[in-house]
Amino acid sequence: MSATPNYLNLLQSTGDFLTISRDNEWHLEPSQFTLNNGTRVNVHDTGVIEFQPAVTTSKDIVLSSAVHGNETAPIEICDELIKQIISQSLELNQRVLFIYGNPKSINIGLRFVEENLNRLFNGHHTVDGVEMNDERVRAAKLERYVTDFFARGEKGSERSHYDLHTAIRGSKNEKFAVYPFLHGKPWKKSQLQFLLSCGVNTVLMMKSPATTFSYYSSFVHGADSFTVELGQVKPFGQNDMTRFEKTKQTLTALISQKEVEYPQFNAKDFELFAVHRTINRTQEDFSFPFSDDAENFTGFAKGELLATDGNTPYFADVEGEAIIFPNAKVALGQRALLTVVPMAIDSNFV
Ligand SMILES: O=C(O)CCC(=O)N[C@@H](CCC(=O)O)C(=O)O
Ligand SMILES: [Zn+2]
Repeated sequence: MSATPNYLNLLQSTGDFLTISRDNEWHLEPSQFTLNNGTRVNVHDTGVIEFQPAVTTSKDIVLSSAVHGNETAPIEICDELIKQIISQSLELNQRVLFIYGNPKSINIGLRFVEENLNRLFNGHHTVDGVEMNDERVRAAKLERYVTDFFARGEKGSERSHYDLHTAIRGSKNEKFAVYPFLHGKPWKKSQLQFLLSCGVNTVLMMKSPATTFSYYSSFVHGADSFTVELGQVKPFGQNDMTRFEKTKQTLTALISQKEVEYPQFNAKDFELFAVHRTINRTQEDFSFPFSDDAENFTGFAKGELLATDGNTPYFADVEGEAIIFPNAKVALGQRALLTVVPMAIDSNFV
């Protein structure tokens, strides 16, 4: 039998899994223990901790943050939840897997170390002829932890994954979610109601597969998955946590209640957008005609310049085409800009 890992006393007494993960950037010895209230705690790796309450559960919930290390507000939310669960001030009624995606990138205060983790899921971590690095190894492991977590759930459990981020730029719609491409399956109003309760009334509907964590759990595990953008990137200590209160309360209810009642769906409560197109950076000289403080959801008139990739200019081809996640510094071949157009709630909702 292996010796008790030396972090276990600290974890049990403080619940500070964030510090333990940051102190063990790429690997942490697994361990298990049971809280007095019967909840089983399973540390799978650095940044990966599972809670299994003693009661029968109906939901398997993955809450990830720090897929980008400088997006601190979601990390602080998860840190608070984990501490409350371990101190037993919050009692669970559902299974939860918390993931801090990239502890080393938290420590260096950057989006990633070598490579953007959120471009490596759905198998893209392992590609013939491409050398592995720490982030590729991590993406492969995270897929395995999520797979095992869902596989061990009660038969028929509802699966969900909320991958919590903050955006580099300010946004006209401060909080928004990305609904991964569902390959023709209907979007769920109940999920929109959950998001609204989190303070997120704006949702972007993707129209193609992606290499993101949320697309992976949606596509491979049939989970209700979203990338959720909760505000703008800020360093630790500079987040106004009152802006995340609704999100924290809604997540608390989700994991601690047997069933959560949301208000009745009303299309007027939402702003929905369809992704119009993705513009990739293929050339070194890639630029935008707008400044670094142009906000997400800024609309452009038809014919206006949106981006220039080498010798290729991209012009808005519909009135009001709006920019999301513009980033001229992404690696070659990666998404430098998404554009969206408003979308009505149509019959593809259940
Ligand atoms: O603000 C930005 O430019 C990026 C914020 C962020 O990390 N967004 C995610 C979205 C993932 C998705 O499309 O579902 C990302 O770019 O990875
Ligand atoms: Zn992010």
